[in-house]
Amino acid sequence: MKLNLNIQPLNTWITSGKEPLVIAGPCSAETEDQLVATAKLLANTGKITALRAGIWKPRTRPGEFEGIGSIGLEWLKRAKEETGLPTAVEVATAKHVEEALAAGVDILWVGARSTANPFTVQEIADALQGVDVPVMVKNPVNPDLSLWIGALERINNAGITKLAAIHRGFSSYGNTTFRNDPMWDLAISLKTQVPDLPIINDPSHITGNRDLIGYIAQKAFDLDMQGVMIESHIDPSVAWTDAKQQVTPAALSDIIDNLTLRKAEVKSAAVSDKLAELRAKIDKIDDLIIQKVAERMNIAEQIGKYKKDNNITILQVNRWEEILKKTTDYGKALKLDAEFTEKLLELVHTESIRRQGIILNEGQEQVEEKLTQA
Ligand SMILES: O=C(O)C(=O)C[C@]1(C(=O)O)C=C[C@@H](O)C=C1
Repeated sequence: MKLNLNIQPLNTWITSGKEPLVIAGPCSAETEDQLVATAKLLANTGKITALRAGIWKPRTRPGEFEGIGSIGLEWLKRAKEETGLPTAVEVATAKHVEEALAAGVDILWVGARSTANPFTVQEIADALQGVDVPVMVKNPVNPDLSLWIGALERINNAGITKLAAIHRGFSSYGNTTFRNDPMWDLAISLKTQVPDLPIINDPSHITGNRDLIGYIAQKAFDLDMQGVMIESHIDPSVAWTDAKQQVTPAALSDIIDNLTLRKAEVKSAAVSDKLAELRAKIDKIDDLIIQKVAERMNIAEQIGKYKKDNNITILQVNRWEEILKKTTDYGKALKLDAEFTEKLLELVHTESIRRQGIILNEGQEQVEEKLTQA
Protein backbone atom coordinates (compact mmCIF):
# COMPACT_ATOMS: atom_id res chain seq x y z
CA MET A 1 0.00 0.00 0.00
CA LYS A 2 1.33 3.42 -0.95
CA LEU A 3 1.46 6.26 1.55
CA ASN A 4 1.18 9.84 0.40
CA LEU A 5 3.37 12.19 2.40
CA ASN A 6 3.68 15.81 1.37
CA ILE A 7 7.40 15.82 0.55
CA GLN A 8 9.58 18.13 -1.52
CA PRO A 9 12.17 16.41 -3.76
CA LEU A 10 15.58 16.20 -2.12
CA ASN A 11 17.35 18.23 -4.83
CA THR A 12 15.11 21.22 -4.08
CA TRP A 13 16.32 21.53 -0.50
CA ILE A 14 19.83 20.13 -0.63
CA THR A 15 21.17 22.12 -3.49
CA SER A 16 24.94 21.64 -3.30
CA GLY A 17 24.73 19.75 -6.60
CA LYS A 18 27.39 17.34 -5.36
CA GLU A 19 27.08 13.68 -6.29
CA PRO A 20 26.74 11.59 -4.20
CA LEU A 21 25.12 13.38 -1.29
CA VAL A 22 27.43 12.95 1.72
CA ILE A 23 26.71 14.28 5.19
CA ALA A 24 29.87 13.88 7.24
CA GLY A 25 31.42 14.99 10.49
CA PRO A 26 32.37 13.75 13.92
CA CYS A 27 30.14 11.44 15.92
CA SER A 28 30.41 14.01 18.72
CA ALA A 29 31.55 17.59 18.83
CA GLU A 30 34.31 17.32 21.44
CA THR A 31 36.19 20.62 21.34
CA GLU A 32 35.90 23.69 19.16
CA ASP A 33 39.29 22.93 17.55
CA GLN A 34 38.41 19.30 16.82
CA LEU A 35 35.11 20.26 15.18
CA VAL A 36 36.38 23.20 13.14
CA ALA A 37 39.58 21.41 12.04
CA THR A 38 37.60 18.32 10.97
CA ALA A 39 35.08 20.50 9.13
CA LYS A 40 37.85 22.30 7.24
CA LEU A 41 39.50 19.06 6.10
CA LEU A 42 36.10 17.71 5.05
CA ALA A 43 35.26 20.88 3.13
CA ASN A 44 38.67 20.77 1.42
CA THR A 45 37.85 17.38 -0.10
CA GLY A 46 35.16 19.19 -2.11
CA LYS A 47 32.94 16.10 -1.72
CA ILE A 48 30.85 16.92 1.33
CA THR A 49 27.28 18.23 1.19
CA ALA A 50 26.73 18.99 4.89
CA LEU A 51 28.55 18.85 8.21
CA ARG A 52 27.13 16.69 11.00
CA ALA A 53 28.05 16.62 14.69
CA GLY A 54 26.40 15.13 17.76
CA ILE A 55 25.87 17.74 20.46
CA TRP A 56 23.37 15.85 22.61
CA LYS A 57 24.19 12.14 22.65
CA PRO A 58 21.65 9.61 23.89
CA ARG A 59 23.95 6.91 25.31
CA THR A 60 22.86 3.40 26.23
CA ARG A 61 24.58 3.42 29.63
CA PRO A 62 24.94 6.29 32.08
CA GLY A 63 28.42 7.59 32.83
CA GLU A 64 29.48 7.75 29.18
CA PHE A 65 30.10 11.07 27.41
CA GLU A 66 26.62 12.41 26.70
CA GLY A 67 27.57 15.23 24.37
CA ILE A 68 29.08 18.64 24.87
CA GLY A 69 25.65 20.30 24.94
CA SER A 70 24.50 23.69 23.72
CA ILE A 71 28.01 25.21 23.54
CA GLY A 72 28.61 22.90 20.56
CA LEU A 73 26.04 24.86 18.59
CA GLU A 74 28.36 27.88 18.70
CA TRP A 75 31.21 25.73 17.39
CA LEU A 76 28.99 24.45 14.58
CA LYS A 77 28.14 28.03 13.70
CA ARG A 78 31.85 28.84 13.43
CA ALA A 79 32.53 25.69 11.37
CA LYS A 80 29.75 26.75 9.01
CA GLU A 81 31.09 30.30 8.71
CA GLU A 82 34.59 29.04 7.95
CA THR A 83 33.68 26.26 5.51
CA GLY A 84 30.35 27.29 4.03
CA LEU A 85 29.00 23.81 4.81
CA PRO A 86 25.39 23.58 6.02
CA THR A 87 25.16 21.92 9.43
CA ALA A 88 23.13 19.04 10.87
CA VAL A 89 22.49 17.92 14.45
CA GLU A 90 20.41 15.33 16.27
CA VAL A 91 17.51 16.65 18.36
CA ALA A 92 15.67 14.63 20.98
CA THR A 93 13.56 17.22 22.85
CA ALA A 94 11.60 20.39 22.10
CA LYS A 95 14.39 22.36 23.80
CA HIS A 96 17.00 20.88 21.45
CA VAL A 97 14.85 21.90 18.47
CA GLU A 98 14.48 25.47 19.74
CA GLU A 99 18.18 25.86 20.52
CA ALA A 100 19.33 24.31 17.24
CA LEU A 101 17.02 26.52 15.20
CA ALA A 102 18.05 29.62 17.15
CA ALA A 103 21.70 28.76 16.40
CA GLY A 104 20.98 28.52 12.66
CA VAL A 105 21.42 24.75 12.25
CA ASP A 106 20.29 23.82 8.73
CA ILE A 107 19.21 20.19 9.09
CA LEU A 108 17.82 18.37 12.12
CA TRP A 109 17.67 14.64 12.56
CA VAL A 110 15.66 12.46 14.92
CA GLY A 111 17.75 9.63 16.41
CA ALA A 112 16.91 5.93 16.46
CA ARG A 113 16.04 5.87 20.15
CA SER A 114 13.73 8.87 19.75
CA THR A 115 11.97 7.39 16.72
CA ALA A 116 11.11 4.36 18.85
CA ASN A 117 9.11 6.61 21.19
CA PRO A 118 6.00 8.28 19.69
CA PHE A 119 5.76 10.72 22.64
CA THR A 120 9.27 12.00 21.93
CA VAL A 121 8.61 12.26 18.20
CA GLN A 122 5.38 14.15 18.85
CA GLU A 123 7.18 16.56 21.19
CA ILE A 124 9.76 17.23 18.45
CA ALA A 125 6.99 17.58 15.84
CA ASP A 126 5.12 20.09 18.01
CA ALA A 127 8.29 22.16 18.41
CA LEU A 128 8.68 22.16 14.62
CA GLN A 129 5.21 23.58 13.88
CA GLY A 130 5.46 26.48 11.47
CA VAL A 131 9.17 25.98 10.76
CA ASP A 132 10.48 25.14 7.30
CA VAL A 133 13.62 23.22 8.24
CA PRO A 134 14.81 19.91 6.71
CA VAL A 135 14.33 16.95 9.04
CA MET A 136 15.72 13.44 8.72
CA VAL A 137 14.25 10.57 10.71
CA LYS A 138 16.45 7.61 11.61
CA ASN A 139 14.88 4.18 11.75
CA PRO A 140 13.84 3.06 15.25
CA VAL A 141 16.34 0.81 17.07
CA ASN A 142 13.89 -2.10 16.75
CA PRO A 143 12.92 -3.44 13.31
CA ASP A 144 9.45 -1.90 13.25
CA LEU A 145 8.59 -0.29 9.94
CA SER A 146 5.28 1.14 11.22
CA LEU A 147 7.09 2.99 13.99
CA TRP A 148 9.49 4.47 11.42
CA ILE A 149 6.65 5.50 9.10
CA GLY A 150 4.64 6.79 12.08
CA ALA A 151 7.51 9.08 13.10
CA LEU A 152 7.83 10.39 9.53
CA GLU A 153 4.06 11.03 9.46
CA ARG A 154 4.16 12.93 12.76
CA ILE A 155 6.95 15.20 11.49
CA ASN A 156 5.22 15.61 8.13
CA ASN A 157 1.91 16.44 9.85
CA ALA A 158 3.73 19.25 11.66
CA GLY A 159 4.24 20.84 8.22
CA ILE A 160 7.78 19.63 7.53
CA THR A 161 8.00 18.86 3.81
CA LYS A 162 11.80 18.78 3.52
CA LEU A 163 11.78 15.27 4.88
CA ALA A 164 14.08 12.27 4.54
CA ALA A 165 14.65 8.96 6.30
CA ILE A 166 17.99 7.72 7.61
CA HIS A 167 18.64 3.99 7.48
CA ARG A 168 21.07 3.22 10.34
CA GLY A 169 20.29 -0.46 10.89
CA PHE A 170 18.54 -2.28 13.72
CA SER A 171 19.71 -3.52 17.12
CA SER A 172 20.07 -7.24 17.53
CA TYR A 173 21.00 -9.50 20.41
CA GLY A 174 24.41 -11.20 20.68
CA ASN A 175 27.48 -11.04 18.47
CA THR A 176 26.77 -10.07 14.88
CA THR A 177 28.87 -9.05 11.87
CA PHE A 178 27.44 -5.56 12.00
CA ARG A 179 26.88 -3.26 14.94
CA ASN A 180 23.32 -2.79 13.69
CA ASP A 181 21.74 -5.26 11.30
CA PRO A 182 20.94 -3.41 8.04
CA MET A 183 17.80 -5.51 7.40
CA TRP A 184 17.70 -4.10 3.87
CA ASP A 185 14.20 -5.54 3.41
CA LEU A 186 12.78 -2.90 5.75
CA ALA A 187 14.41 -0.03 3.89
CA ILE A 188 13.16 -1.53 0.61
CA SER A 189 9.62 -1.76 2.06
CA LEU A 190 9.83 1.88 3.15
CA LYS A 191 10.92 2.88 -0.36
CA THR A 192 8.09 0.83 -1.85
CA GLN A 193 5.47 2.31 0.46
CA VAL A 194 6.67 5.93 0.29
CA PRO A 195 8.42 6.15 -3.12
CA ASP A 196 8.97 9.93 -2.90
CA LEU A 197 10.79 9.74 0.41
CA PRO A 198 14.57 10.16 0.11
CA ILE A 199 16.54 7.62 2.13
CA ILE A 200 20.01 8.41 3.43
CA ASN A 201 22.10 5.44 4.53
CA ASP A 202 24.26 5.55 7.67
CA PRO A 203 27.00 2.96 7.12
CA SER A 204 28.91 4.13 10.22
CA HIS A 205 26.19 2.97 12.60
CA ILE A 206 25.33 -0.12 10.57
CA THR A 207 28.90 -1.41 10.54
CA GLY A 208 30.43 -0.01 13.73
CA ASN A 209 33.65 -0.71 11.81
CA ARG A 210 35.39 1.77 9.53
CA ASP A 211 36.70 -1.02 7.25
CA LEU A 212 33.17 -1.98 6.16
CA ILE A 213 31.80 1.52 5.54
CA GLY A 214 32.58 1.56 1.81
CA TYR A 215 30.99 -1.85 1.31
CA ILE A 216 27.70 -0.83 2.96
CA ALA A 217 27.64 2.60 1.28
CA GLN A 218 27.96 0.88 -2.12
CA LYS A 219 25.08 -1.48 -1.28
CA ALA A 220 22.96 1.51 -0.25
CA PHE A 221 23.55 3.33 -3.53
CA ASP A 222 22.87 0.11 -5.46
CA LEU A 223 19.49 0.01 -3.69
CA ASP A 224 18.75 3.50 -4.96
CA MET A 225 19.29 5.34 -1.69
CA GLN A 226 19.91 9.04 -2.12
CA GLY A 227 22.92 9.67 0.07
CA VAL A 228 25.06 8.64 3.00
CA MET A 229 25.80 9.99 6.47
CA ILE A 230 29.33 9.02 7.51
CA GLU A 231 31.13 9.80 10.75
CA SER A 232 34.48 11.47 10.26
CA HIS A 233 36.98 12.66 12.88
CA ILE A 234 40.30 14.43 12.45
CA ASP A 235 41.92 11.66 14.53
CA PRO A 236 39.55 8.72 15.10
CA SER A 237 42.04 6.97 17.41
CA VAL A 238 41.36 9.57 20.11
CA ALA A 239 37.61 10.06 19.45
CA TRP A 240 35.51 10.30 22.61
CA THR A 241 32.68 8.26 21.07
CA ASP A 242 32.39 5.53 18.42
CA ALA A 243 36.14 5.57 17.67
CA LYS A 244 36.06 2.32 15.67
CA GLN A 245 33.55 3.55 13.13
CA GLN A 246 34.96 7.02 12.42
CA VAL A 247 37.25 7.73 9.47
CA THR A 248 39.63 10.57 8.78
CA PRO A 249 38.48 13.10 6.17
CA ALA A 250 41.16 11.69 3.81
CA ALA A 251 39.87 8.13 4.26
CA LEU A 252 36.33 9.38 3.69
CA SER A 253 37.44 11.00 0.46
CA ASP A 254 38.86 7.62 -0.71
CA ILE A 255 35.63 5.85 0.23
CA ILE A 256 33.65 8.31 -1.90
CA ASP A 257 36.07 7.98 -4.83
CA ASN A 258 35.68 4.21 -4.79
CA LEU A 259 31.88 4.26 -5.01
CA THR A 260 30.18 3.36 -8.27
CA LEU A 261 27.04 5.44 -8.72
CA ARG A 262 24.23 3.86 -10.70
CA LYS A 263 20.98 5.32 -11.97
CA ALA A 264 17.49 3.94 -11.40
CA GLU A 265 16.27 5.09 -14.80
CA VAL A 266 17.65 3.64 -18.01
CA LYS A 267 18.72 6.27 -20.54
CA SER A 268 20.18 4.37 -23.54
CA ALA A 269 17.73 2.74 -25.97
CA ALA A 270 19.97 -0.31 -26.50
CA VAL A 271 20.21 -0.95 -22.75
CA SER A 272 16.50 -0.36 -22.39
CA ASP A 273 15.69 -2.90 -25.16
CA LYS A 274 17.91 -5.57 -23.67
CA LEU A 275 16.43 -4.96 -20.23
CA ALA A 276 12.90 -5.16 -21.65
CA GLU A 277 13.72 -8.48 -23.35
CA LEU A 278 15.07 -9.99 -20.11
CA ARG A 279 12.20 -8.56 -18.06
CA ALA A 280 9.68 -10.17 -20.43
CA LYS A 281 11.35 -13.53 -19.68
CA ILE A 282 11.10 -12.87 -15.94
CA ASP A 283 7.42 -11.98 -16.30
CA LYS A 284 6.73 -15.33 -18.00
CA ILE A 285 8.62 -17.25 -15.32
CA ASP A 286 6.83 -15.35 -12.53
CA ASP A 287 3.51 -16.35 -14.08
CA LEU A 288 4.62 -19.98 -14.16
CA ILE A 289 5.78 -19.85 -10.54
CA ILE A 290 2.43 -18.46 -9.38
CA GLN A 291 0.54 -20.96 -11.53
CA LYS A 292 2.51 -23.86 -10.03
CA VAL A 293 2.11 -22.52 -6.48
CA ALA A 294 -1.66 -22.31 -7.04
CA GLU A 295 -1.68 -25.92 -8.35
CA ARG A 296 0.29 -27.02 -5.31
CA MET A 297 -2.17 -25.29 -2.96
CA ASN A 298 -5.01 -27.05 -4.70
CA ILE A 299 -3.38 -30.43 -4.03
CA ALA A 300 -2.69 -29.42 -0.41
CA GLU A 301 -6.41 -28.71 -0.04
CA GLN A 302 -7.26 -32.15 -1.45
CA ILE A 303 -4.88 -33.64 1.14
CA GLY A 304 -6.64 -31.47 3.73
CA LYS A 305 -10.02 -33.03 2.91
CA TYR A 306 -8.48 -36.48 3.13
CA LYS A 307 -6.95 -35.62 6.51
CA LYS A 308 -10.30 -34.38 7.80
CA ASP A 309 -12.12 -37.56 6.71
CA ASN A 310 -9.47 -39.76 8.27
CA ASN A 311 -8.64 -37.73 11.39
CA ILE A 312 -5.01 -37.11 10.48
CA THR A 313 -3.06 -34.13 11.83
CA ILE A 314 -2.28 -31.27 9.52
CA LEU A 315 1.40 -30.99 10.42
CA GLN A 316 3.44 -33.95 9.24
CA VAL A 317 6.93 -33.27 10.48
CA ASN A 318 8.62 -36.25 8.82
CA ARG A 319 7.10 -35.50 5.43
CA TRP A 320 7.97 -31.81 5.81
CA GLU A 321 11.60 -32.65 6.65
CA GLU A 322 11.76 -34.97 3.67
CA ILE A 323 10.44 -32.19 1.38
CA LEU A 324 12.89 -29.66 2.83
CA LYS A 325 15.87 -31.95 2.35
CA LYS A 326 15.14 -33.14 -1.16
CA THR A 327 14.16 -29.70 -2.42
CA THR A 328 17.10 -27.81 -0.91
CA ASP A 329 19.43 -30.51 -2.32
CA TYR A 330 17.84 -30.09 -5.73
CA GLY A 331 18.10 -26.30 -5.36
CA LYS A 332 21.79 -26.60 -4.48
CA ALA A 333 22.38 -28.64 -7.63
CA LEU A 334 20.76 -25.75 -9.55
CA LYS A 335 22.99 -23.23 -7.74
CA LEU A 336 20.27 -21.89 -5.45
CA ASP A 337 21.31 -20.83 -1.97
CA ALA A 338 20.01 -23.43 0.55
CA GLU A 339 18.80 -20.77 2.96
CA PHE A 340 16.83 -19.07 0.19
CA THR A 341 15.18 -22.36 -0.92
CA GLU A 342 14.32 -23.13 2.68
CA LYS A 343 12.69 -19.73 3.23
CA LEU A 344 10.69 -20.06 0.03
CA LEU A 345 9.46 -23.54 0.99
CA GLU A 346 8.62 -22.42 4.51
CA LEU A 347 6.38 -19.72 3.10
CA VAL A 348 4.60 -22.23 0.89
CA HIS A 349 4.29 -24.80 3.71
CA THR A 350 2.83 -22.22 6.12
CA GLU A 351 0.19 -21.24 3.57
CA SER A 352 -0.57 -24.90 2.87
CA ILE A 353 -1.09 -25.48 6.62
CA ARG A 354 -3.30 -22.40 6.88
CA ARG A 355 -5.54 -23.65 4.06
CA GLN A 356 -5.77 -27.16 5.50
CA GLY A 357 -6.63 -25.60 8.87
CA ILE A 358 -9.65 -23.91 7.34
CA ILE A 359 -10.79 -27.21 5.78
CA LEU A 360 -10.34 -29.23 8.97
CA ASN A 361 -12.15 -26.62 11.03
CA GLU A 362 -14.98 -25.84 8.66
CA GLY A 363 -17.67 -23.86 10.47
CA GLN A 364 -14.99 -21.96 12.38
CA GLU A 365 -14.59 -19.33 9.67
CA GLN A 366 -15.88 -16.59 11.96
CA VAL A 367 -13.01 -17.29 14.36
CA GLU A 368 -10.52 -16.99 11.48
CA GLU A 369 -12.17 -13.77 10.36
CA LYS A 370 -11.97 -12.32 13.87
CA LEU A 371 -8.31 -13.33 14.10
CA THR A 372 -7.42 -11.64 10.83
CA GLN A 373 -9.27 -8.48 11.89
CA ALA A 374 -7.53 -8.35 15.29
O1 LIG B 1 2.09 -34.10 2.95
C1 LIG B 1 1.14 -33.64 3.59
O2 LIG B 1 0.59 -34.22 4.54
C2 LIG B 1 0.64 -32.32 3.25
O3 LIG B 1 -0.39 -31.92 3.72
C3 LIG B 1 1.48 -31.40 2.42
C4 LIG B 1 2.38 -30.49 3.25
C5 LIG B 1 3.00 -29.47 2.24
O4 LIG B 1 2.34 -28.52 1.87
O5 LIG B 1 4.13 -29.70 1.84
C6 LIG B 1 1.61 -29.77 4.27
C7 LIG B 1 1.60 -30.07 5.58
C8 LIG B 1 2.49 -31.06 6.18
O6 LIG B 1 3.15 -30.60 7.33
C9 LIG B 1 3.44 -31.60 5.22
C10 LIG B 1 3.44 -31.30 3.90
